[in-house]
Amino acid sequence: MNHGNGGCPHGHGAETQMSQSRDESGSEGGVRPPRILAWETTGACNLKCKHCRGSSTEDADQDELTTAEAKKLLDEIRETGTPIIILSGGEPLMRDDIFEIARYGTDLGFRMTLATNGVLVTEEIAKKMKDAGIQRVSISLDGREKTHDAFRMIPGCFADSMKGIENLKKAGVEFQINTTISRFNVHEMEDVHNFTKEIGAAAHHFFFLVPTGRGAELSEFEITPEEYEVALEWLYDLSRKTDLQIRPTCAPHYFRIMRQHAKKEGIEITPKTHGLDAMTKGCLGGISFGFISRVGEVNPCGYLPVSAGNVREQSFKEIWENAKVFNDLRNYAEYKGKCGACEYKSVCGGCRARAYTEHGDYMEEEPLCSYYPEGY
Ligand code: HEM
Ligand SMILES: C[C@H]1O[C@@H](n2cnc3c(N)ncnc32)[C@H](O)[C@@H]1O
Ligand code: MET
Ligand code: SF4
Repeated sequence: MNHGNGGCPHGHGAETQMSQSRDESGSEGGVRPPRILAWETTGACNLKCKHCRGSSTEDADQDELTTAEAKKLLDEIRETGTPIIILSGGEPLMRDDIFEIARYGTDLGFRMTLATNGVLVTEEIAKKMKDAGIQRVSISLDGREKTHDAFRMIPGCFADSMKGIENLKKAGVEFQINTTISRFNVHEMEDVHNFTKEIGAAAHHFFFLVPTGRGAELSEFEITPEEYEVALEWLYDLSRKTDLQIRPTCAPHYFRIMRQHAKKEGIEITPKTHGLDAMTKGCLGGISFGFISRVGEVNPCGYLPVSAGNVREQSFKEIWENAKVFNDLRNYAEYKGKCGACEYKSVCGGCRARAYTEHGDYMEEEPLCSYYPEGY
């Protein structure tokens, strides 16, 4: 069970950081410091995943942030606080300055993490991660071997990622598994979770397919609102019985489902009963999460291509505090449609990226929710 300790079962910094009076559930309006920032360090990647939100390809963009710009970005982020920094991509290990940047962030006091597909994690790379102070690495596994390889389009990549995990373990680097759920693999979730436990991951984060980048061409793989509900119920049950810290990403309605269950069972949601889930809410984009693209554009998340500004033109702090899109997203009172009328809007909020893809307006209702608000 991962509940009852008011924080991470492993006692690590990321989660402890979260429990420091940063209750995001039910809060509204106003600027808060960012808590997690993902930076797309490059668009280059060694895989060709069908769903890739970055449409990553072999080659990097010419215009990606340089080492000096990356360090300046971290300095500016430091002016806002000490969020967890996720070095993402593309494939961050394709950048040859990635450990220099990670070390710079570590020295500034950030909890530096790195998101990789795992294929390039040799013994030497794992050791470099450790030396750069990287505190957790996420490895993506999207199903059993056959499913994973077919989804990621490179035969043998599952086996290579497994070698990568072995190397992380040898070097003593903590890791979590990230799994993207779609119709392609939804039937394998239980297996993937059991497997994640067996290999000793610190957490299992479930991403739900968002139709952005190459993912936009995968509409036939998107699960329906009804299937979504079933998957989230399953995830809720899992969260009540597994030892592993789990987290749904891009599935904000999970937090509605959690509250519906609690109401039915007559229990109150507190950190004691529901751990971290009691402290957070569905969509955190622009509220406590932000995304910086490979060319320095700041977005609410990696799936919502609305620019809040570019760090080449304005400081990160200025953008975080003043951008229209961020201040809009912080104002739940202005959410539209079903989401606007929903009694759960401050704990769910709907996926603003799916709303944008569907309606061209990020304040509109989330299309993949089957719930009808009371009196709607
Ligand atoms: C423990 C606290 C954590 C929480 C609450 C959390 C939550 C989130 C949230 C809200 C998002 C954004 C999804 C969106 O764009 O709407 C996200 C994305 C992501 N998280 Fe986490 N996360 C945590 C830790 C981590 C760690 C430790 C890693 C990696 C080692 C990680 C890897 C990622 C990645 C790779 C993304 C996607 C960024 C991208 O678009 O590439 N997360 N997470
Ligand atoms: C960082 C995590 O984001 C996942 N990821 C990449 N593209 C998408 C998308 N369109 N929708 C949801 N998740 C995605 C990766 O598979 C990785 O696990
Ligand atoms: N390439 C890495 C992964 O697959 C991180 C970014 S995915 C858009 O996990
Ligand atoms: S999802 Fe990650 S591993 Fe797959 S192509 Fe995109 S950047 Fe590469």
